[in-house]
Amino acid sequence: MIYTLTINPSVDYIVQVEHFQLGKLNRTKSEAKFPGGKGINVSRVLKQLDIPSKALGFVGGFTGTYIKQFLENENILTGFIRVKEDTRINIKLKTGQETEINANGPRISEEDFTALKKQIKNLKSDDILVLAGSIPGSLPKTTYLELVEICKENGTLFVVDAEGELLKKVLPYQPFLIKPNHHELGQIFDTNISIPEEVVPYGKRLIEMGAQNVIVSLADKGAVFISEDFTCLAKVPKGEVKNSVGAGDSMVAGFLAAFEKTKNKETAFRYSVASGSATAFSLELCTKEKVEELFHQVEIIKIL
Ligand SMILES: Nc1ncnc2c1ncn2[C@@H]1O[C@H](COP(=O)(O)OP(=O)(O)O)[C@@H](O)[C@H]1O
Ligand SMILES: O=P(O)(O)OC[C@H]1O[C@](O)(COP(=O)(O)O)[C@@H](O)[C@@H]1O
Repeated sequence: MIYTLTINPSVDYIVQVEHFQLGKLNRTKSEAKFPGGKGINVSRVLKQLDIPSKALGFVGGFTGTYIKQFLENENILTGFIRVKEDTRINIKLKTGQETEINANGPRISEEDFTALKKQIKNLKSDDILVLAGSIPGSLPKTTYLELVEICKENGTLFVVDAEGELLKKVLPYQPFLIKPNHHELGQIFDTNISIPEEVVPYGKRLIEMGAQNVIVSLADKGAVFISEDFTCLAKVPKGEVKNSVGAGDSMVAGFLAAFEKTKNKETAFRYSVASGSATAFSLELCTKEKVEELFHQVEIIKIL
């Protein structure tokens, strides 16, 4: 079974404003809300791709109840731990360009974290855990490290999609997959990365540091896959971007879904890119139909 862990879920509030003016009263052209947070998006896309998963994490208040009910209505298993404060609301402002404001999130007590560690201890060697997204300020930067140590003891494969220190610290524990975007990769190595070719040497360093498979996404500029076996670049399909929130999470879900079915990394990478673009070209997260329509439009260039 695939378990997704969203330590800091969100309700994503997506507002479209035409002619936005900072410091003035603006009225929305459209608005929508969805359950969000990286692991939750991974579970929702896996469901679209016919792969069951169970969503874990902390939820609180009316926003937490909304997320739990939304997932259960989509027939996604959940094992959330309830916390006292409200789950955060993240604002996604569409004004011709996309501006995001991601909130800090509720306080997680030591007792809550102990309950989570107990859940992770129960995972088996044929399970996969996806640790995705930020952690609230009340938890230390070693939070993911503590959890992957448990995975290592149990022989549970794990995937990490997180920024900076959270990601760096887990590399020695050999994550099965990591998926930074090019900005996050640049932050890790204190450099600027803007084209796929520049990704390759840094991606290889992540493999040396312990990752088994690395996908680096560069939005419309493509994506790069690096593993010990081979490295390749993907050109993404062309289309109209409607809402790219969750595109990165869709890549993680797409890779896991296709790898589970085919055990072929190149196919899984191609499916991953198709899933990311299918979400970017949709108002909501991708559907299987859209992913399979785009799959053949993803061009893969092997470079090693
Ligand atoms: N403008 C776009 N055109 C086509 N595909 C896109 C576009 N923006 C995002 N995608 C797809 O979504 C994936 C993830 O996007 P990216 O913005 O790099 O990730 P993240 O959401 O993690 O920051 C890309 O690899 C690509 O497949
Ligand atoms: O945990 P973080 O890093 O604040 O990110 C949370 C946000 O990321 C998302 O999961 C979207 O992620 P991606 O666009 O990177 O796929 C949103 O649903 C959510 O608001």
